[in-house]
Amino acid sequence: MSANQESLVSRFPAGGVAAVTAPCPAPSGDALSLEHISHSFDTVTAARDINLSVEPEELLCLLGPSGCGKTTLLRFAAGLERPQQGRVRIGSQVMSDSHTSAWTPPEQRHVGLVFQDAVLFPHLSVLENVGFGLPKLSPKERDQRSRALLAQLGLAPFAESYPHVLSGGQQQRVALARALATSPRIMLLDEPFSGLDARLRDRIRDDTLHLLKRNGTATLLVTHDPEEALFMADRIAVMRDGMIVQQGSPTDIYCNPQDPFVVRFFGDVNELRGVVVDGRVDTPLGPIEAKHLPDGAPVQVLIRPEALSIEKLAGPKDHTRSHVLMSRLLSGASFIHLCVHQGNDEYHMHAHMPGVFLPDRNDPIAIHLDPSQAFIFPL
Ligand SMILES: Nc1ncnc2c1ncn2[C@@H]1O[C@H](COP(=O)(O)OP(=O)(O)OP(=O)(O)O)[C@@H](O)[C@H]1O
Repeated sequence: MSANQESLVSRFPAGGVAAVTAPCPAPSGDALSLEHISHSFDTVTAARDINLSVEPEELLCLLGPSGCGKTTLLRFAAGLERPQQGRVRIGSQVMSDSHTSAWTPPEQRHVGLVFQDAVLFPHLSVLENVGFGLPKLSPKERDQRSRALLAQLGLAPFAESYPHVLSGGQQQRVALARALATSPRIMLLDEPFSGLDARLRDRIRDDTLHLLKRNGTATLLVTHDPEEALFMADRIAVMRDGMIVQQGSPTDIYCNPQDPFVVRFFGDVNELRGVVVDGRVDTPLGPIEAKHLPDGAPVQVLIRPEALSIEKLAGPKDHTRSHVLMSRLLSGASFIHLCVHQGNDEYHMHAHMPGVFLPDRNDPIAIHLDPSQAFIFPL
């Protein structure tokens, strides 16, 4: 957590939850929009003319490597930082505008914030932590709302417990319930699952997704984990070096990547080079169509391991043809290292096969390519 986040937490001691300060008008249009946002820290450009919006009830994942500027954008939305250029709106209301110097402080933005580390009041019970941001409700209403949220997250038995007896995952769920209790106009989640071990993380992601969807809460989730983005998002915006490289539905981003960076960011790829001839590129796996590129263009060919389907050929082990180097079982798939031959050249490639498929070293193979998982970009 940064110093500024900590200072917000101390201003909102409920651990980053902005308390309800006034009734809020229903948002119109987008729940959140960042318009032409640019910002530099000394020599680092964290945002370059960013345009991004979150629709009502939408869960948008901002996905990118460490240092690309994700948290900075979330901080602009929360009001923890003021962008040097551009405008931030929540619903129809302008929160900050570099042209007019308009500025709404964080505590009046009516956002829910959850960071990597849940910061709960140690001296308040779980129920009191969740109800902390609801001073305007009667004690009975506050109790009902808090208990209903705790029940949705499977935390009802812990309502009277104190935070120190909860596990990290349970504390994170209390932080989520507390942020949601105020019915924020938008939830801003900054890597909220990254401090949890893998199994717990999967469960809490699942709980969180259902909770946000049941409550119809517009959400901006920052993550560096592509699996998490695919699991959680209605829409993904992929970010690199302060820019949005591509945004679209998870299927669109995964199946129609517009940039080699996007392909590589989603995992292991086999990389080849070639030249377009008659609208095709010749590869060791056969020709691949490249009608969108001019003849003679040098290209890179990126092929996902799951695009390769392996067939074991009959006959003795043979390392002079395409063959298996090694195979390993992963959870839910088999990972096969291949030596692929083309003329006198050899290529080391990876294939994923569903289930248990573990051919032996030097087994001769045929390789079938699914061209929809092969992407060609100009060099
Ligand atoms: N207050 C600051 N002062 C100086 N540089 C900053 C400040 N805040 C962020 N930066 C720099 O701006 C860039 C973007 O940072 P940001 O935290 O937004 O990235 P990120 O994508 O969220 O990374 P991570 O996933 O590691 O948190 C980084 O190079 C970072 O070092």
